[in-house]
Amino acid sequence: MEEASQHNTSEDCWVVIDGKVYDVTSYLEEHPGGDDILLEATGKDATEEFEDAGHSKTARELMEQSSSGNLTQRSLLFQKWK
Ligand code: HEM
Repeated sequence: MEEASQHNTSEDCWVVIDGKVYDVTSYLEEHPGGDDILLEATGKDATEEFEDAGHSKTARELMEQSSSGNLTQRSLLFQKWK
């Protein structure tokens, strides 16, 4: 969490959801909920905010697809570490 909290800028942004770290840097501009909310969600466990936003199955699938490593999906590039 401490390491993830260092990545809190629009050039380098990680969020932690449900114990997993997502590099959302290249997704900031694409995120329908806006880049600000993702930047504010760095440095803490963002699971509650993620759930409160009522994300769709599609949003969750995008996240899960990222778990196999680096991949581009609708301009979405994530890295995830368990
Ligand atoms: C990191 C993975 C994330 C992905 C892939 C993602 C993806 C999406 C997608 C696809 C939508 C459009 C609606 C939907 O399909 O559910 C959305 C909306 C939204 N997201 Fe995220 N999101 C992520 C993280 C977050 C986080 C951490 C927050 C809050 C801190 C957040 C807040 C919101 C909000 C508030 C909306 C609603 C926007 C609106 O309806 O005006 N998201 N997100």
